[in-house]
Amino acid sequence: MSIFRTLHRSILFLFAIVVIAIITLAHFSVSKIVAEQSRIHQQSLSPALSLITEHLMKPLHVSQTLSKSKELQALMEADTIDATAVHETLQRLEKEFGFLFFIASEPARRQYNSDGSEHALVEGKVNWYFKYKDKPENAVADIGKWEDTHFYIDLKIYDDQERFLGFFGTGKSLRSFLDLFAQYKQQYGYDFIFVDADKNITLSSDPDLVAANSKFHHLADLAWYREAMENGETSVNNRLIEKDGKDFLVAEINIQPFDWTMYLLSPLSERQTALSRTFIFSIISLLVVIFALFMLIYNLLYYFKRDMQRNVQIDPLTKLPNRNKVELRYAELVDQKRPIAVILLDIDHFKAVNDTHGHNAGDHVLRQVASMLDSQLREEDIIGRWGGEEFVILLPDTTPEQAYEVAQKLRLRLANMTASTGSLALQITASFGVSYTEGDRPLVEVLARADDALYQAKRDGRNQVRVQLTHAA
Ligand SMILES: Nc1nc2c(ncn2[C@@H]2O[C@H](COP(=O)(O)OP(=O)(O)OP(=O)(O)O)[C@@H](O)[C@H]2O)c(=O)[nH]1
Repeated sequence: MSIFRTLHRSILFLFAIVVIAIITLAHFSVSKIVAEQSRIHQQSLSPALSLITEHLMKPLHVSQTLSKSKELQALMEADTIDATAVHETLQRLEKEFGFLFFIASEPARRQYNSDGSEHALVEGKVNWYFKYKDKPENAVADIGKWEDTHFYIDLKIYDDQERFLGFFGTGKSLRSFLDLFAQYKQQYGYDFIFVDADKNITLSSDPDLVAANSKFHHLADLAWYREAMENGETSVNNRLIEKDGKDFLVAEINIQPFDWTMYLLSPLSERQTALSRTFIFSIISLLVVIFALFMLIYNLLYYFKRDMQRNVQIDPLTKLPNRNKVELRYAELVDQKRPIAVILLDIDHFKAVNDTHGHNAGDHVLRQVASMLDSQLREEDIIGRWGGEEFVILLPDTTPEQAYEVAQKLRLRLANMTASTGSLALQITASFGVSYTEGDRPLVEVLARADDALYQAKRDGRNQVRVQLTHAA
């Protein structure tokens, strides 16, 4: 297989690796962004859900459990309510569970609170009691007590004969919710709005929307809600809305036991920041990997090319520099303005070696000649295969006389060397032509002189050294 085909294949292979790496990374980046989007969504919902669980459902469940206790039933069933016992029980429960508790007794028409206060349940004055008393629901959530607005959970209590005994429940100051919402808003940036079944705003992180003095705000009072519901929509869940010049994503969560709905408004800018952070991180990782791969490929190609060039400049049979390499080395010496002696040598009657012993034996001999010649030269000398059974030697900083001596030495070594065909020993000789330049002549010109000298040596009977000088102009 040719070197170029190998190179071509390697480039294709590396290109395929890069493409696969980019596709894989792009896939992971997209997955990461989607995962991040889900995480942000989850993150926005989970605090809201824990808020509902901790501050609405827990009081409801605690009250529901307590409302079924024998102790409470006994207190509310009594013909005459024992106010002291009722207060003591409520106070104990408040201490134990951390909520305000109350009993609103139907027989006594009085409300007893765990803070020790009590008041009469008078129609026209205590509206909630008479409003819910006649409703079919057994559990309601309500906002009341206007001087210090509270969120209440009211549970109807009946005796064994299904006689209505009054309400038991728990209350929480709205102020404590506002503090809680403020904390959530600061931590997560979200706005909360709770509405009852009639879409009256019962709780909100916006203090201006919280009911005050029995006046509720309605969800439809809010421009963003009106706009979102304009085209006969029934829900604003997952809708993008604009409020105070900012974009928000709305989540709508139904709170079943109270028939309330919570609207969670999460600011898009925070989501965008978090998402773009993930996106930028993914893009940077992608670029780093692509850059690293690019550098890897670049270096691989660089070394491959260098290696290839080295191979291209080496004669495969003798492992000596080829013509190309010799020419390059000659040009370098000329650039350095060094005088150069050139020896061209040609093995005598080499055709006969091939013809008698075969081409392989000829190759074998060529390798031995190359190796012997190479071993006889200095480090800075350059020997190359010029073609066939012809070798060229560049001797930098060498006079023609010295070059002649070198050629003679090599000639004698060759003549005295016993070459092997692989199976047989044989004697060989070579003819030498020597030439010289001060370092300012093209190689072809110097070689032409050496070639002339070499053919003179051949003509003179072979196994000779002849010199033909090239003088600087
Ligand atoms: N085995 C082998 N033979 C080669 C190679 N390159 C050239 N030759 C042979 O070398 C021989 C050169 O023959 P000629 O140019 O006639 O010269 P010669 O027989 O050496 O005779 P003179 O040079 O006149 O002494 C040819 O037979 C070529 O085939 C090679 O790489 N391997």
